Amino acid sequence: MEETLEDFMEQEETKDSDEPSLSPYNSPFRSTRLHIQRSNVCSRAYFVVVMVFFHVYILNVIALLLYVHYNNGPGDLGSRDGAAVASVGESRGPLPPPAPGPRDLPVEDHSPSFSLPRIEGIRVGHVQRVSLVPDRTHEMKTLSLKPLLFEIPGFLSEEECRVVVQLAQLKGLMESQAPAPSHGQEESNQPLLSLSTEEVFSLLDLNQDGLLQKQEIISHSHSRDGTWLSPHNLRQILTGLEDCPTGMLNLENFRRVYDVSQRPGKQQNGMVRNQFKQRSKHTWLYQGLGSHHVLHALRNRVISLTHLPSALVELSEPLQVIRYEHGDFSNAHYDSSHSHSESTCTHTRLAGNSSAPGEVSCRYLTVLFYLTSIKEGGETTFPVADNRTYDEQALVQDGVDLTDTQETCDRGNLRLKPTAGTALLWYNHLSDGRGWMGELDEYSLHGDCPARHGVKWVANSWVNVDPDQQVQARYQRLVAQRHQAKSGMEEHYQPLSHSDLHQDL
Ligand SMILES: O=C(O)CCC(=O)C(=O)O
Ligand SMILES: [Fe+2]
Repeated sequence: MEETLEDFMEQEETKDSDEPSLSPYNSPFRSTRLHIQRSNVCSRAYFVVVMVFFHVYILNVIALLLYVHYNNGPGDLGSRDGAAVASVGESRGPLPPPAPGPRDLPVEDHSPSFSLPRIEGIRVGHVQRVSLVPDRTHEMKTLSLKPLLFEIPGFLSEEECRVVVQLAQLKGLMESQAPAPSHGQEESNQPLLSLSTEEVFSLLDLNQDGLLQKQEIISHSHSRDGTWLSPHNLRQILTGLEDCPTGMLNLENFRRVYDVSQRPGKQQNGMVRNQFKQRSKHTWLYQGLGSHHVLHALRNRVISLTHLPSALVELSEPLQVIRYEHGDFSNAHYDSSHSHSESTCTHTRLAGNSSAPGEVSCRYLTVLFYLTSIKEGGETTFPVADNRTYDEQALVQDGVDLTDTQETCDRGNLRLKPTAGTALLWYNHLSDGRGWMGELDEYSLHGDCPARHGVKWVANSWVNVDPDQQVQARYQRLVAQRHQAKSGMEEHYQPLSHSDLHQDL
């Protein structure tokens, strides 16, 4: 039977009245005593309630801490003394199973709410500590915010640099893009494709209004895909356009100007201008299962550094290794492309719009490894890094073309000297504001200055992302299906060759 508080109080009062009073002031104190008794009972109940609340509170705090811990995942950047620390270790064996948490984008699951991780730059000069390999941390310094660019010294050991260079040599290197004439050799000054002047005019005339505006000419010049228009051609055409009273070129004017731009231009020092945008040799190294452990380890390190889902990094292009001999260079360019509805990304074209006429590189970020140090020249230049505004026209005004690294390397805003083992990481795209890849970051324009003393070796690790999240998801599903079909068919597991998916590489 349950005893109510009132019953209890009544009993207490009865007990009190039976007891002889010890005090002469019995009656005046009676009510006070009763009050004390009531208050004792209340205190006990109050204590129980407080304790219950206290425990619930403690449990809530513990639950909250566990939630925060597991949601950040062991590899996420966490703050320590103002420094962010990534703690995913490196494995030399096969890829460890991906850790659970939102970092991972399982091949089957592509919820539209998934966000692409992006490292915070904080401010130029800010240093964060990152854990990429067991037993040591690396420092990652913010070099610019536009583009978001970081430097990580010692990303590779000397031995690792040597191994990558040797693997590239064993594989064999090919000319990059177009064979460039060596110094002193007569340059052909022909576009890579043999196009008539009318065809060039039509290609440049983006809005097809029969007139060339300055903007139309400039917008053709800075993409790797449009390598046929050299800085020299560009400057000549722009000079012709500026001389034209209307500030525009019709086909007739253009014919005259283009003819002039096609003639070999002699520089003041008597050296012929090199119209090619790039001169170097390169090769591709597969980094998946079965590849050399150093290549495999490097890819895992990129996953740790970028916090991107391993599936995304694993399905990206292989490592590109480039060798620059004396005088080799690459003009300023973007590693990725503006997204257009008419073009599909090269890496997802299996899953993309097959009727799209164009195909472009879609590279969310670049991790560039310096494999050798170079005494003179060979710097990577970001001509407009952290400019207050980006003005394409300013790049080619007053006879100065900042995209022409052979001529104007020393004028760029940011120049980085190759040091063996150092890695640079930059984002080629902005965020779309919803956690996915947005517009091309025009400040990511970069090139490399001619190597002056010594041979320069670098490697590019590009992470491919389709600006259309659904297409990226479809692509990854498709790859997973092919992969399953393949492993079902074969007795022994054969890793899906990257060239199955990237026939152009
Ligand atoms: O070699 C460098 O410094 C830059 C290389 C580069 O930008 C590229 O290969 O896309
Ligand atoms: Fe590049």
